[in-house]
Amino acid sequence: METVRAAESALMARLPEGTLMTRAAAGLAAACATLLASAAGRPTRDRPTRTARLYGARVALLVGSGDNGGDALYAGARLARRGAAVTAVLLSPERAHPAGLAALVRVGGRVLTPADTSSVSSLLRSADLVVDGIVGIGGRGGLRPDAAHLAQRVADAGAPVVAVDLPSGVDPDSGEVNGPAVRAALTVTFGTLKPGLLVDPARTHAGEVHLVDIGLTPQLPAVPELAALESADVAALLPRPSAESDKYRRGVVGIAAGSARYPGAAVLCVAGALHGGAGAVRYAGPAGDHVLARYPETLVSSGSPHHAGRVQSWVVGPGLGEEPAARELVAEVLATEVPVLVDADGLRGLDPDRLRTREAPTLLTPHAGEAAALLGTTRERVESARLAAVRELSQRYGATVLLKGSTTLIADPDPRGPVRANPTGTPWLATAGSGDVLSGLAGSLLASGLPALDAASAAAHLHGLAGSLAPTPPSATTVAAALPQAWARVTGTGTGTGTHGTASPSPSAFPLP
Ligand SMILES: NC(=O)C1=CN([C@@H]2O[C@H](COP(=O)(O)OP(=O)(O)OC[C@H]3O[C@@H](n4cnc5c(N)ncnc54)[C@H](OP(=O)(O)O)[C@@H]3O)[C@@H](O)[C@H]2O)[C@@H](O)CC1
Ligand SMILES: Nc1ncnc2c1ncn2[C@@H]1O[C@H](COP(=O)(O)OP(=O)(O)O)[C@@H](O)[C@H]1O
Ligand SMILES: [K+]
Repeated sequence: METVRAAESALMARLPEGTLMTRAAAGLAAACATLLASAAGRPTRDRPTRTARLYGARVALLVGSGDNGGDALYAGARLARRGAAVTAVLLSPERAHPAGLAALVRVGGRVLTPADTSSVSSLLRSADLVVDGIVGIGGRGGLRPDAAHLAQRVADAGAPVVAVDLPSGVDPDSGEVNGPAVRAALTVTFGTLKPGLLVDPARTHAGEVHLVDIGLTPQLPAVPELAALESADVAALLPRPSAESDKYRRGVVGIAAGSARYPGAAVLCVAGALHGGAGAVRYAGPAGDHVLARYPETLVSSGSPHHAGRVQSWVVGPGLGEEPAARELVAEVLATEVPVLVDADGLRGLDPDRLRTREAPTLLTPHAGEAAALLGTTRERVESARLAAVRELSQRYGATVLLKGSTTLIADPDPRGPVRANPTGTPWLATAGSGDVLSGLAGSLLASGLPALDAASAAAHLHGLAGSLAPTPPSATTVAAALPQAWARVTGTGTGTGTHGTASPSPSAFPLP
C-alpha cells in the first residue's frame, strides 16, 4: 500500500487538512444510508418485523485507533445527524481519532468499549448495520486478539457489515487472510481498488465493492501492481476479420490434446478454440473421430503435431494422460517456434530451463494443484497466496502464467508489468472440462496474434462471462456454447450490454496500487 500512501501524501500536501477524510466519510455515509434504505431490515428479537431505514436505524461503529476508525467516526456522525442511533465501540479509547470522536459525540453518538460486554452484545444483536473501521491499509499481519475477538462477535451476531476501505483482517497488498477477518456485505473503498479487494481469499470477505473517488487518481503510479481489464478493454483486443482476411491470415491454432482414455478433453479444447477467433483449428492426436463427430469443421490428423500442417500457435496438454508419450509430445510442441499454451497433463514435469530458451511466447494455465506441483509447494499455500504464487511461477519458468481458480490471475515474466485479475466468472465454472475449453479459447486468441498476456486475459474474461451466461447449472459443453454470447456481451453487439458492456474506444486497464 506504499503507492496509495504516497499518492495520499502528495494530495494531502495540496489540500486543507482533513479534506480526504471528509470526502471518504461522506462517501461512506452515503453508501451506508443507501444500504439501510434499500435493506428489508433484519428481524431482531425486540423488533421482529421492523424495516430498516436511516431514521431511527441502529448503527454500530467498530473503531480502531487509526484513520480507518476516523472515517467510521465521521461517517457515523453524518448518519446520526440524519436520525440514526449511532454507537461507537472503541478498541483503544485513548487513541481513537480525536476529531472524529468529538464530531460523533457532538451529534449525540454513544460510546462503548469492548469491556462493556453485555452492552456491546446487545448493540451487535440489534444493529441494523455494523461499520467496520477497525483497521484499513495500515493493518499488518492477522488481527490482534482484541480486534479478532470483536470481529468474531460481529460474525456471531449476524448483522450486515459495511467495511471501511478493506474488511479488517485481510492483507491489503496480497489478498491473503491470516486468522479471523471481518466478512462484509459491502466494502466502501477510497481512491483505488486494493489487491485485497480483488484476490481471493480476501475478495470473498469484501462482499460488494463500492469505490469512492477522493481525487487520488492523478497521483497514482502509471503502472499499477495489479490491473483488471474491463469489457471495453477486452473488446478492443478481440480479433475481427477484415475485408482482406482469409482463414490462414486469421491464424490457425493447433490442438494436441486428448487420448484414448480422455477423448472428451480434445473435443472440449477444440470447442473453445473454434470460438476464439482463429480462422481454422487443426487437431493432432488419437481423438480425431470424436472431434470430427462433434465439430466437422476441424482439420484432423492422427500423427504427431509436426505432421499436422502450419499453425500460428499450439495448445498442448488437456487429457493427454500420464504416459511418458505425453512428455515427448509436450517437448515436440515446445520445440516449434510458435506461441505454445501448456495446460493440464502437459504441465507435469515441465523444465523451467527448457522454457526459458524459447523465443516464442509460452503460456502456462495451471489450476492451484498444478501450480503447487510446479512450485514444489502445497495447493493450500498457492490458494492462500495466489498473487505471490503466480508471480513466482512466471519468474521461475520465464513464461506467462494464468493461474485458475476462484480468482484467476495472469502474470507476465516481465516483473515491471502489473498482474491482471480477471473480474468475470462464477464458481459454477468449477465443472469438469471447463479448463479445457479455456485453454482452447486462449490458444485460438494466441493464433490470431494477441500477445500471451492479452490472449490469456481476454480468454479468462470471455470464459468467465460464458460461465455466467450459460443456463444454470453450466457444463463445459454449455460454457463453450455460450462463448458467442459472451463475445456479443463484450463487444456490445448482442442482446443487452449489461454491466460489462460499456463500449470505449481506448483500452483502459483500471489501475490498482
Ligand atoms: N491517508 C489518507 O489521506 C486517508 C486515509 N484514509 C483512511 O485511513 C486508513 C489508513 O489509516 P492509517 O494509516 O491510520 O491506518 P489504519 O488502517 O487505520 O491502521 C492503523 C491502526 O491499526 C492498528 N493495527 C495495525 N495492524 C493491526 C492488526 N493486525 N490488528 C489490529 N490493529 C492493527 C494500528 O495500531 P498500532 O500499530 O499503532 O498500535 C493503528 O492503530 C485507510 O485505510 C482509510 O480508511 C481515508 O480517510 C482517506 C484519506
Ligand atoms: N471457485 C471458483 N470460482 C470461479 N471459477 C472457478 C472456481 N473454481 C474453478 N474455476 C474455474 O473453472 C475452470 C476449471 O478449470 P480446471 O481446474 O482446469 O478444470 P478441468 O481440468 O476439469 O477442465 C477454470 O477456468 C477456473 O478458473
Ligand atoms: K476496515
